[in-house]
Amino acid sequence: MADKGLLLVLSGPSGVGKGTVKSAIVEHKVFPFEYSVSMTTRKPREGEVDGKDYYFVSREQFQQAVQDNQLLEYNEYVGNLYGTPLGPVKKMLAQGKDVLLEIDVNGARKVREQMPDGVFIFLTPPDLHTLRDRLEHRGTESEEVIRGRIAQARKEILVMQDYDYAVVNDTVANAVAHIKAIVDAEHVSVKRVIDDYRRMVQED
Ligand SMILES: Nc1ncnc2c1ncn2[C@@H]1O[C@H](COP(=O)(O)OP(=O)(O)OP(=O)(O)O)[C@@H](O)[C@H]1O
Ligand SMILES: Nc1nc2c(ncn2[C@@H]2O[C@H](COP(=O)(O)O)[C@@H](O)[C@H]2O)c(=O)[nH]1
Repeated sequence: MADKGLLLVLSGPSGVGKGTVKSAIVEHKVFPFEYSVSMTTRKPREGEVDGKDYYFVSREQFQQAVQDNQLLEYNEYVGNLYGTPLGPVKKMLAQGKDVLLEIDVNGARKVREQMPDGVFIFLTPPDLHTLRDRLEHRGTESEEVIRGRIAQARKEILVMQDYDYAVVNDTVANAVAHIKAIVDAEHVSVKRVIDDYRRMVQED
């Protein structure tokens, strides 16, 4: 019914499994969405592809994008800058496509201020030990960076109250199923379709 896509914001601490859950949704074609590729000053990890996982840029390029108002939001996270390019998000939503942002909690708060109609989902770990295990197992960060990310996670979990939904990533299958249920429900939520019905009544 509604001609604008849903803005889905998937957030939660580093290592909780946002990327894994997103990939599972894509792989199993759980529901269609466009992924918003972020810009970052972080160096690529092994296997990460520029333009697919991130736009990997220098600090100067990032700051230029900020000055040119090209970012919907941005944030410094444990020593690196991350931001959401605004143009593609606006375009895809206007085309009626659902758009998924996978961003940190500070970024999500800034998006909420500008796009309150978004659907804000907090992915949470079963507990902090599991989170640490997942970060260590991933093996992509030094012990020092992992400590920084866990310290950040302790604060981030407390902002869950600002979200629309909390999903526990105990198993990927459970998390995916809950996110699908949320997206299906949001597609038929009255707040989303009410404008169509208002137009219908006015035109009649
Ligand atoms: N439900 C799960 N059970 C067990 N391991 C998981 C689960 N979800 C994710 N993992 C593992 O946890 C690690 C972190 O996952 P992932 O990289 O997807 O987290 P992330 O939230 O995207 O992290 P970041 O925010 O740092 O990018 C990976 O090694 C992944 O395989
Ligand atoms: N505020 C934003 N946060 C973002 C964005 N893209 C990713 N992220 C978050 O950063 C951390 C670290 O990511 P990593 O890839 O280095 O592990 C994680 O929480 C991401 O969700 C963004 O555009 N804006």
